[in-house]
Amino acid sequence: MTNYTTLDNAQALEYVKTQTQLFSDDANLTCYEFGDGNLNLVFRVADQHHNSVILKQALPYARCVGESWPLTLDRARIEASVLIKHGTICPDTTVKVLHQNNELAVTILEDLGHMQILRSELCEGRKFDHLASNIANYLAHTSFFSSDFYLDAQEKKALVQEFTNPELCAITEDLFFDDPYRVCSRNNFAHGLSEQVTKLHHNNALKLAVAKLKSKFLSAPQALLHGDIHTGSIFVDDKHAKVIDPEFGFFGPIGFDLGSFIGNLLLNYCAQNARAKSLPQRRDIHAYLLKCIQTCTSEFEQIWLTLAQTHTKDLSFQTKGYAEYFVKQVLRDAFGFCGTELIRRTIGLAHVADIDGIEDEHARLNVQSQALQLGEQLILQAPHCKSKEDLSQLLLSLLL
Ligand SMILES: Nc1ncnc2c1ncn2[C@@H]1O[C@H](COP(=O)(O)OP(=O)(O)O)[C@@H](O)[C@H]1O
Ligand SMILES: CSC[C@H]1O[C@H](OP(=O)(O)O)[C@H](O)[C@@H]1O
Repeated sequence: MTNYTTLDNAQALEYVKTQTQLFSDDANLTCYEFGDGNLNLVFRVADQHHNSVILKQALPYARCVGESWPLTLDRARIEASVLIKHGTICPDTTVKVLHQNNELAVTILEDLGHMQILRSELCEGRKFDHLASNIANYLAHTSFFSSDFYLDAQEKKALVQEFTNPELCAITEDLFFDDPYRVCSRNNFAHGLSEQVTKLHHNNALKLAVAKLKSKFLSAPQALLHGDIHTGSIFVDDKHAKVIDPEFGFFGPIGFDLGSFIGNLLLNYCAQNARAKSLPQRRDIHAYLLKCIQTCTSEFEQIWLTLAQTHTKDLSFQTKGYAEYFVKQVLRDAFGFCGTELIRRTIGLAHVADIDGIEDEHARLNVQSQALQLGEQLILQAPHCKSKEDLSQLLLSLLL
């Protein structure tokens, strides 16, 4: 931690002014901090002409908990490096890195302030036709081109080392796979859910399925993941989607990212039971979210198989049928991981605004209860699905 110091507004401004050439010398800069995430500081630095950049700085602890939860500054290096790697593969879907300083855990990013955070938009019932395709394309390309299908084995192993992210992975291991399934002080749920949560703690079949997912998360370095792709890590406008915040990035199971994304669409789906202003509006947004999940899943599969057919370098993986076998397992994993996201966002430490923002307590409890049941059934049943059609049928049957 040699030269590290936490920046305030004035220091962030000074840093941009003196350490970068992002603005002209006569620029009249202003700066304010406006981060609302769980972990880091986020500053906006702007000049008198409304040109602006984002300076993100990691704190030596988790912002949402405080200094009692120390956290590695190396996450800033990981985040910037994942953005750069994914940005070379999918420049249109990844926020641009303008400057990186690992010692200060500072990254300067293009300002996406002209776009909106997807979670808030979905909460308002807004829909984006391009979303599912954009994200499917991003997830398929970034995972294929960082996988053993494409990379030489030596090159891949060097990357696995570069992107080793043990502290942030430990958070996911705890929050996704351990805490929700036992009594734990980090868990956070209303008294009204206690009976359901106690049943969940005693459901051995569920815990067994979760153990299998955890094992996959721990020991399947299939591709360089975003690691935390939820609807709060995606900016959208009418035409584009841009991904931010991959500080949990590491080489892990490909289905984890797809599952996290789908899981957040489903959290919104459950929340709409209380949020939508009328029955037709609820039906409309439900239909949209389901379509998004189906499109994202099928386009992900289709793009992956096309890339595998045209770009697989590994001789053994070129064998007829292997790519199909591999992707089927990725989709099964995705729906299982999706179930763990639903459960951990409902009773674990970190919730989502889609559900926590529901004012009526009774309505909120019903939504939470639905999210828990949906998560449980996806975890239990996804491993038995043989195709994406089976997974889609499973989801439909659970949402009826
Ligand atoms: N490139 C960006 N452009 C505009 N706003 C951003 C950008 N990156 C982050 N933000 C804002 O800062 C908030 C927190 O950023 P995020 O990367 O999610 O932080 P954390 O790592 O703490 O979760 C986002 O919800 C968004 O409002
Ligand atoms: C103590 S970290 C909790 C939670 O926060 C992260 O989300 P974000 O940084 O995007 O707000 C991640 O999902 C972690 O699981």
